[in-house]
Amino acid sequence: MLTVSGVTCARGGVPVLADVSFSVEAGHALILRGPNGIGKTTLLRTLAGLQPAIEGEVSYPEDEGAYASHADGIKTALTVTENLKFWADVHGATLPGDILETFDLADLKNRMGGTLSAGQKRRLGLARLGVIGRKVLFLDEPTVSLDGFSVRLFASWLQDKHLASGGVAVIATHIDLGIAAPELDLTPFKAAPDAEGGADEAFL
Ligand SMILES: Nc1ncnc2c1ncn2[C@@H]1O[C@H](COP(=O)(O)OP(=O)(O)OP(=O)(O)O)[C@@H](O)[C@H]1O
Repeated sequence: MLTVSGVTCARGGVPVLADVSFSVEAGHALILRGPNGIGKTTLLRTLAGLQPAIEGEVSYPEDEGAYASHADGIKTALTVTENLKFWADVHGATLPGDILETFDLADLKNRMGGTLSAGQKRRLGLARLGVIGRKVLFLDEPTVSLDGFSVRLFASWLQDKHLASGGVAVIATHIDLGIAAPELDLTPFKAAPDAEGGADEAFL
């Protein structure tokens, strides 16, 4: 479902990873590994179409990609339920009946997004993925701020709902999510020794 062929991606005009190739079949995940700064975020953004690849090709079904970044993208002045309905409306999706329970948000459903703790915001941000119904997920450190219980909750959703229904996920993470997935170490794809380059805007 996802094919990545010879992709080179850059940050600040400087190539960070070169000639990355892999494919992920429907129902499977791939874990991206590598030290800080190797280019995991840059690669995920490139695969998601948020920035162009310098070289190479990325293919997956049109309009099926979704990127979840370090930022949660929550509307602070909307309640938890209103946030979920907002995302459902934007994507023309129906709110899954069990979405609050799936991400342990039922007790928080009437709380304003801006009053949630960091981990609660993250659970709400991840619940967006359960609402929008996109098949190919690019996830950048999805479990940051989550406690052990919430990590397992998210991993269960990923395995039992998203992957089990034929979805795909490419996940940059430094922790063990407890899901069965091959790992790709990006270290050998490093484009060049750390070079002096230009800067561009910070990623959120
Ligand atoms: N605003 C910027 N302008 C130019 N280069 C940047 C900018 N932000 C990051 N970089 C550089 O781009 C390279 C790739 O960064 P990237 O965030 O993709 O790595 P990462 O593997 O996701 O790191 P981490 O594990 O720390 O999140 C790094 O060398 C980093 O220093």
